[in-house]
Amino acid sequence: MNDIKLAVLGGEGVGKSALIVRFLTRRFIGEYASSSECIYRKHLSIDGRQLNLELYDPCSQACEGKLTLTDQIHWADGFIVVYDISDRSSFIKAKAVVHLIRELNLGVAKRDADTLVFLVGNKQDLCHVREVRREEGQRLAAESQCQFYELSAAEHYQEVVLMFSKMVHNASLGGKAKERRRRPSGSKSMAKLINNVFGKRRKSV
Ligand SMILES: Nc1nc2c(ncn2[C@@H]2O[C@H](COP(=O)(O)OP(=O)(O)OP(=O)(O)O)[C@@H](O)[C@H]2O)c(=O)[nH]1
Repeated sequence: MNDIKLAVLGGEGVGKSALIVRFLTRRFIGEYASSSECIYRKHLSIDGRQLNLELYDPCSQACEGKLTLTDQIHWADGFIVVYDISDRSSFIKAKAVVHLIRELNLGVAKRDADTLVFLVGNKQDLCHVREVRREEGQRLAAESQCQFYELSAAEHYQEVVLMFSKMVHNASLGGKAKERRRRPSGSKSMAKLINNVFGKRRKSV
């Protein structure tokens, strides 16, 4: 069974919980508790493969035992970085988060890097009070090798599901999840044990 860990990151009130809840339950409920961080778990079947999905929703307020942004980035296989198109300061925060992900994941293969960070401009239904132009989001995504989405957790159920499904699919194929599959800890230590017992007696051919 494949474990996929995704972190939904971004500034305060951009709609991180709304997007996750929309994906997991189909519903948009308007108000979400934001005083504690939370990992949602869901069992999924994608292309005939069984997956355990973990979705990390940080709390923006200070809360006990909260993971640092660096810890969150090390924990996750893939990232959905969210800003609110009606709030420029949230775009600046998203830019900083994307840059930190890039800095901490410098060793990641380019193909994985391209597919495992999504930049999402949420609250598209508020475009009459827009502060961030679509092209600015597109430009940041292109510069930072992210895929770009602009959508509304409130109004676009299909788009939200498509976006999450794409990320789950990409994360299941690449990056850290692939590494975990390639080197499951059990078989690694078994291989070492077998080598210790038989290694010295083996001849190269
Ligand atoms: N108009 C509109 N409002 C939204 C949308 N998504 C979320 N909201 C509202 O934005 C507010 C914040 O949403 P949350 O999902 O709690 O945002 P968050 O990023 O998880 O917030 P924190 O955990 O406090 O950082 C709530 O009042 C939501 O109803 C959207 O697509 N459109």
